[in-house]
Amino acid sequence: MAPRSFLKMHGLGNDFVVFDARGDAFDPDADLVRRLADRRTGIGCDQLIVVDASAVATVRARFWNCDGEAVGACGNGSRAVAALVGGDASIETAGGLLTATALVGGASVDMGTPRFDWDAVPLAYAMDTLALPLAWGLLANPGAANVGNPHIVFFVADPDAIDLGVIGPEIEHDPVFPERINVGVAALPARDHMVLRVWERGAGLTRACGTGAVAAVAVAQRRGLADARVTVSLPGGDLVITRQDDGHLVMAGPAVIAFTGTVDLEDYR
Ligand SMILES: N[C@H](CCC[C@H](N)C(=O)O)C(=O)O
Repeated sequence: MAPRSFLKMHGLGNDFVVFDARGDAFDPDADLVRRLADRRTGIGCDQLIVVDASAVATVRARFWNCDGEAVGACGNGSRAVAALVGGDASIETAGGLLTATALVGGASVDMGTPRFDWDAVPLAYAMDTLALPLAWGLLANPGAANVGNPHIVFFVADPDAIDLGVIGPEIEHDPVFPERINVGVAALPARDHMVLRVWERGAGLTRACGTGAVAAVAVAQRRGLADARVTVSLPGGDLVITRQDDGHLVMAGPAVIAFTGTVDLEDYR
């Protein structure tokens, strides 16, 4: 099998292996995704992305976590796709149709409107998603939202004081989340500034999570805690999330190509 070219990209250190499959179909199974994502025996990434032609948008983007699971949305990955495609683009994803604009060194992506219904997150049973009546140790009463993928967000005094590497997987796999969950812990030093750490479903602690930032701002705004435009500081850097008058949340931030390469997929069967 001929070697296949790929791009190694990242958004604030949330990193991706991107295959441009426009004109050369690529449908990796979970095992191949895991092998390519392995940081010692593969190329290594948090998520793998395949860009395809689309009948309804400029391109289609498919996302897999490094655990091999396909997911509906990846905010930083969507910016990477938008930067790759260039100009103004629409992106068909399993989590919805996105519109994006490439910027110098990154992109802005309209992530649509967040969904707060318990069965849209989804949760295993009806609960008030403004503040779930649940606790895991010192973390309690998170907000929940679906922004193309499922998130809960806890508001704490100091996100770095939370051992997210320990509590994150416990929450991710709690049966109250039938599709598992991405877990954010956030602080709001100001109404237009958030500090956020995310344990990602299927990827663990990442340097940044675009949908996590969108979900955290959406919950904060729903609680009346944040302005329409919020700078979100993640370990890898800052994203700007802006709620438009139509309720759509637009995320802007960097997305870059670290390197390109080729891989002989026969080596990964
Ligand atoms: N872990 C997420 C997908 C990647 C999200 C993140 N990398 C982003 O930038 O939004 C999930 O399982 O829904």
